[in-house]
Amino acid sequence: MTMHLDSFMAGLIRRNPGQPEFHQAVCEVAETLIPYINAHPVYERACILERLTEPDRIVIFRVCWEDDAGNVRVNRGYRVQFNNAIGPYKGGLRFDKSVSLSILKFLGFEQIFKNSLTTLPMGGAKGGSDFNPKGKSDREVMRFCQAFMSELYRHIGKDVDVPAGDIGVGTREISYLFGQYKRLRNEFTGVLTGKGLAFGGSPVRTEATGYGCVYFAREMLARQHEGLEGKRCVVSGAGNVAQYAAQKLMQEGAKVLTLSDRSGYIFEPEGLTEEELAFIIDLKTNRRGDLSEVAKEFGTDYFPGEKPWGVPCDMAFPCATQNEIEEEDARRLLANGCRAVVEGANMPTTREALRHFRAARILFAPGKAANAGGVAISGLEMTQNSMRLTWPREEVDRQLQQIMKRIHEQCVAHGQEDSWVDYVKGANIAGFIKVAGAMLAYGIL
Ligand SMILES: NC(=O)C1=CN([C@@H]2O[C@H](COP(=O)(O)OP(=O)(O)OC[C@H]3O[C@@H](n4cnc5c(N)ncnc54)[C@H](O)[C@@H]3O)[C@@H](O)[C@H]2O)C=CC1
Ligand SMILES: O=C(O)CCC(=O)C(=O)O
Repeated sequence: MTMHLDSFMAGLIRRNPGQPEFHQAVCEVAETLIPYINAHPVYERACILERLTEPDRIVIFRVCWEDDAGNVRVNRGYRVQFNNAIGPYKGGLRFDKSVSLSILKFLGFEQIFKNSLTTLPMGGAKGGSDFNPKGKSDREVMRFCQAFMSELYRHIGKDVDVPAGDIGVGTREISYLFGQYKRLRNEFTGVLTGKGLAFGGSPVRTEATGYGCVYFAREMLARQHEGLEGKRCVVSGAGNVAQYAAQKLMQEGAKVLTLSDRSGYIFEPEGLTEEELAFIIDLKTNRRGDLSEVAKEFGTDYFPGEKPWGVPCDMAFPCATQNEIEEEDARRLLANGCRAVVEGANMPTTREALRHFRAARILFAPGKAANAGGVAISGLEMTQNSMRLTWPREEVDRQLQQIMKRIHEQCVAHGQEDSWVDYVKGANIAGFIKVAGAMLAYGIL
């Protein structure tokens, strides 16, 4: 029997009402996978795509904690364990007021393909809470993290499910979470990644997602006999991914024209300086302020309430959040000469915007390939924890570059279309083959 996108999506939407982000992520994958599945009926006979779009399980729980004023606060916690066909569940935790089941299911679903692309043995998962760390004291964040882990610890383990950070969850939060797990289980194991270097963290994990994006961009450009030197880059976000994408771009001789946050964007026509970037990293990681402070400190142009996509550039690196590049933004980027979009964030491009980029046949790197460097180094953190040793920074960075090169090769192998590479199709098919092969081998589960 032949699979059809419309009827497949109609069934998925019927079974998962009110989950637009999840529908969007599945549709993007199904669009490119269904022709492949129709050419390989073994997958269709075993209902692999239907099974892949149904999470193994979802845990939803109450998180009750006390704020500094002594008020009782209640949030909702989640862990979506999507698929463990090729390894323990693996994926970040997001703490943000916008967190919903739809968002975590889209992220968990994408994580299956991303983790497969890394070539490391990791299944796909995601979790988090509608807790918003912004404006909370360290002690409040600590109490929230301890309460969150007091339930989550039952469902995770070093060989079961290994969470990490994502939006709103950095080294501070991972440390509180790890401390509480260690206390509850009375064991010191690699149950979380992104840990501090003093207690089992890996060198380069902090930088890995941003650096990996730039390594991927370098591979794409190299196929066209080009380099990053002198490229004008518009970067969105100012958090973990954006900071280290910007740092590596600058090291490679590119100009980082912008960074952004929820308050607006900063614009530096000749490219951010190292001094500005160091200020931003400290501002965002330690002082947790917004980008208007960069304007005050350095006189940098600052556009409150706006996104950076109207700034003329050669390359765009969306590194903030989902659906931040909308149709009109895509039109402006293309009209202004942008020739490559490299997704540091997960699904930052809406379906309409993506259609424009693909029609224009520019270089377009989907997040599940371009931002896989973070989870790849998480995978290597798990390896180091199992071996009870820590590799030197140079060794981890060398492996990161190699992994990004291999991901790029897989995308080209499955996405080459005459003279253009469809990286979306390439990433989806390459990620699928390994997971689907394992699922077939296990029989009907
Ligand atoms: N941290 C990691 O290792 C990985 C993160 N990602 C993805 O990268 C993106 C950024 O994550 P991180 O840098 O880790 O988070 P973060 O919390 O360190 O930074 C997020 C940044 O995005 C901005 N932002 C968030 N929501 C926004 C909105 N609605 N409008 C405008 N700006 C917004 C914030 O102001 C902040 O600058 C997310 O999509 C995440 O899923 C993907 C792979 C790995
Ligand atoms: O490092 C990890 O386990 C997960 C990183 C992540 O959340 C992602 O790749 O989106």
